[in-house]
Amino acid sequence: MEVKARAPGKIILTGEHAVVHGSTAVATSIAVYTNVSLRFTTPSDDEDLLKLQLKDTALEFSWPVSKVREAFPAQLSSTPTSCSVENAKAIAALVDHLSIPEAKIGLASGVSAFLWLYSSIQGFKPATVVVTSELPLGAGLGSSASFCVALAAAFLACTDSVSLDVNHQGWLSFGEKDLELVNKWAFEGEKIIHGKPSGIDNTVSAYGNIISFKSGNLTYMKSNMPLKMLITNTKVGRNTKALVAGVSERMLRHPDIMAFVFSAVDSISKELTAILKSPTPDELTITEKEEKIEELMEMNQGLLQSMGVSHATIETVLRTTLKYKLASKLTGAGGGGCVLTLLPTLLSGTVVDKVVSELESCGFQCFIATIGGAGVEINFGPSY
Ligand SMILES: Nc1ncnc2c1ncn2[C@@H]1O[C@H](COP(=O)(O)OP(=O)(O)OP(=O)(O)O)[C@@H](O)[C@H]1O
Ligand SMILES: C[C@@](O)(CCO)CC(=O)[O-]
Ligand SMILES: [Mg+2]
Repeated sequence: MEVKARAPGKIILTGEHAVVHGSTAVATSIAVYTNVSLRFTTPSDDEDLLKLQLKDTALEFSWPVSKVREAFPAQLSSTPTSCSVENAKAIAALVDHLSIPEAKIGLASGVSAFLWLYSSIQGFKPATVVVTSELPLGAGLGSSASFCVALAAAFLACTDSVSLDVNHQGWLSFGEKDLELVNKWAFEGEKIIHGKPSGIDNTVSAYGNIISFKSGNLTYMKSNMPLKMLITNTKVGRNTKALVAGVSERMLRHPDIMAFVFSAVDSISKELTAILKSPTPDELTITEKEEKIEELMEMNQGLLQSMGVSHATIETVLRTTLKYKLASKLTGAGGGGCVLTLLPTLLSGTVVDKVVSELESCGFQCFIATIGGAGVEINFGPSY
């Protein structure tokens, strides 16, 4: 049996980092996916191996299923379970012996999340799991969350814990309850990669569309206005876990100040939610709404700077787009990674071309992603 899953990446419009500390954040999925294929193999096929192929990094790992079973006795769990310290040690023993090149060492946490999700959901069946992603890894577009959501979805799709029509041709969505289960498992994977995730990234990847998120609770939002965002990848690598930890340390040093910062971000996200939800046309035209959103993005960026998560390259993007009177903010964990620039409806194509070519001349990579759309989906083939 073979099953495929795909889960979208995301952009955070407002509220990253502050959301980890209880503020509201607004995020939307983007139609750029992580794809996972799962194929069970017969023991004689392939010496009883669990294989993981990470195509984006051209790396392949395998473990005899007997070794995985030794590491996690009595592992199968029908409810999402956190990886305990003891289990983390067992995973480290399985990951440490892999020869992951130093430059790609960040992958170790992704491999650990894979081992946790596979052994917890599927147990110890020999299988080959192939992962390919259209998202840049570690750039703020939720690659880790879409990786965990797609893995959890593919693994759960082959269990009795969810009900899916295996004869369906083409991409298939989960029902409400099953989606909740996929999201909860994905969150357990994100915890292994991010340390202390808020859950917004896996939730928007699982559910799709635009969401407002606060303290683990999701509110679906029906946006009444089109949003066009230019995404600029500074190509500076960074690690979400370290950036989130850095903000928490700053909060411990300056609790009163940071409480105000997080509260200001909460108000920004609430205002953005109100603008997106308000009917168009009402007393505000699209252009007036866009101007308000630009101002909120600028204020959010200022607060992200005060959290210590901007970067010289992000500042270069801000300065460059400001020359064209365009507002930008970092998206995701910052420290490099991607920057969003709102492209107002009436902006001419010539200006977009100019700003893109100036940004690309700095060595950055620009693209306009389709915003919103479906969350995680499953495909039972045979022709995908
Ligand atoms: N396609 C993939 N193949 C292997 N590992 C992946 C893949 N996608 C994500 N990962 C794992 O996720 C890590 C990157 O996660 P990280 O949270 O730092 O960045 P991000 O999710 O892209 O950005 P953000 O969290 O700011 O949205 C990688 O180092 C790797 O461990
Ligand atoms: C930085 C952060 O707020 C968003 C990363 O995309 C972390 C999180 O919410 O888990
Ligand atoms: Mg991440």
